[in-house]
Amino acid sequence: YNAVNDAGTGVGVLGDTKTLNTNYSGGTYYLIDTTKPMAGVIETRTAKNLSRLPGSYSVDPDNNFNATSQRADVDAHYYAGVVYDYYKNTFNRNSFDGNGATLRSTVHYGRNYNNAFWNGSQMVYGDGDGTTFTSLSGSLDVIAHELTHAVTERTAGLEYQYQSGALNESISDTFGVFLDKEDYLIGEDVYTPKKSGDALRSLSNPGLYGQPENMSGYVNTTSDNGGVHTNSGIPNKAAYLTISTLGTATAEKIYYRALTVYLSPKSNFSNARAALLASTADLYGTGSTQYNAVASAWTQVGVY
Ligand SMILES: Cc1cc(C(=O)NCC(F)(F)F)no1
Ligand SMILES: [Ca+2]
Ligand SMILES: [Ca+2]
Ligand SMILES: [Zn+2]
Repeated sequence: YNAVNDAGTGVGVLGDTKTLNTNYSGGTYYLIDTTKPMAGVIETRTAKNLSRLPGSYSVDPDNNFNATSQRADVDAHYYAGVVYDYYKNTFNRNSFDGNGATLRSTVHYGRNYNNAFWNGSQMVYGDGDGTTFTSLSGSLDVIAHELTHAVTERTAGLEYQYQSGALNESISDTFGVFLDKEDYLIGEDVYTPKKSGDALRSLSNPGLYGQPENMSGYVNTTSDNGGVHTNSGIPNKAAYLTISTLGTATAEKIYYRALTVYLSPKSNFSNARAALLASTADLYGTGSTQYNAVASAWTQVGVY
């Protein structure tokens, strides 16, 4: 890429205008952002509604990415930059690997695809079918959720099944709330575009969307990798109680230290309680109000 970054503009999924870091080359502007320190490149591509990854670069002739077909591309690119900045500025983590790995996103994946995922190498977003979801890159908490799967993979490595998998899911939702500070909801900006006031999940009231909020409600199942998107309601409720009591600035330090120092691939919910308490003790001392708040949160969800 050329060293010079070009300030482009774009219209996002919700019709909002934003500035973009783009790269000009050979008469075309690319959604390639080279402004991040230590060469953390952010690049956004389109699968053109097929399922081949990574697809081709999202491009525009005049650096104004304002076509309806470009809205998902615009938000994937912009929000990836927001999440990159969050991890760098808050924890001095340079990309998901801590070493400036390229953040690659592909939008327009498949047809009417109602999901988003991290495939081990990159983020992938569907357009939704227009009823269950609109383009999933239109929601900062969804992008933070997906990118946090990459961070978890490179740190705690929580196995994606049963309790460690539900914990993996909960860490992603929790960082979704750390990024999207407006609410304790996940996906509200892209879920059921024809219906207002709902979301994919709620951390404050997991039961709203069929999730347990206490260990007494743990669902034993083999589907969905042992119910990882269901049982995440239990650690999600503990996260809500912790964040609402201590605030985001304190809670995010506790969670990031637990993720990077204490959690490991087979950690279960009880191990998570211990990891978060150890992290809190390191940061604020055992017996601190912060320590007691974390202990209380996990007791309230029935995890000891
Ligand atoms: C059931 C179920 C829920 C999810 C989910 O959370 N996807 C990530 C999101 F960001 F698209 F929401 N996947 O399967
Ligand atoms: Ca949200
Ligand atoms: Ca909705
Ligand atoms: Zn997930």
